[in-house]
Amino acid sequence: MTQQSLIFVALDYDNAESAWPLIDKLSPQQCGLKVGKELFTSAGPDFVRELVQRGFKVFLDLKFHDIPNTVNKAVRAAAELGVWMVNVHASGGRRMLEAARDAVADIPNRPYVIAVTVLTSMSAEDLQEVGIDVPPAEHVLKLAKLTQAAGLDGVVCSAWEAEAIAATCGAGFLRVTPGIRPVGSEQGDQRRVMTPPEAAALGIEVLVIGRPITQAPDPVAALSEIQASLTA
Ligand SMILES: O=C(O)c1cc(=O)[nH]c(=O)n1[C@@H]1O[C@H](COP(=O)(O)O)[C@@H](O)[C@H]1O
Repeated sequence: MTQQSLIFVALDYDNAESAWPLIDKLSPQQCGLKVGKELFTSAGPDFVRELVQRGFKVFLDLKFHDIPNTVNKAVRAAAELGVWMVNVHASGGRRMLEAARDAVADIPNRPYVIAVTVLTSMSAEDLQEVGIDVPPAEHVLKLAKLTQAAGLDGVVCSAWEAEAIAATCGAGFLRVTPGIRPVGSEQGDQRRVMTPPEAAALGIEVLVIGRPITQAPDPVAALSEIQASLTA
């Protein structure tokens, strides 16, 4: 993993046709690509294989959350697509996380397997409504420790929790942070947000950025601007 934060562009398009014009203008040296539930459901595994074929690091963001056996098989299928990273939900529990880890154990050049802690769209009030009466930062840390104990490679969290995770889990445990918003861009459904330079200054390994790039009038220029802001 490099010192500088890697940017993954979240390709949240409703089909492959809408995604290709941007992908065609990007290079694997510039950024990674995240394929989530919307695009994967519509475009399927062949689309992911094509991105891998073109040399992109692909983060397959399907956030598996199911019984251990099912998650094991799903993570294995994701790994066989050649993706760079795949995720599950940490709240699936220790045995489910271990099953996700075991799924890739014997795969050469295996993908990173990481776990979502608390979605960046959730505030303390949202958490309370689902029965979690502690601040997001506390619950994130608890799930990060569980994820590490289960042998996974890192977590998805908000940038606000990234320092505490590094202090507790150590260097080498990946922090992948969505909820990144350049100054002036719309927060939308995200709640625990931070700007790209602030997140990069924390040494966060992977920044996931979607709408501020994909919905910009010139997505490539928006990406370049964000990239320049990281080192400014
Ligand atoms: O796992 C994820 O990628 C993820 C976890 C999380 O807690 N929050 C979150 O926003 N994401 C994803 O990150 C992307 C963020 O996109 P934007 O909000 O448009 O920048 C979306 O594709 C989300 O599905």
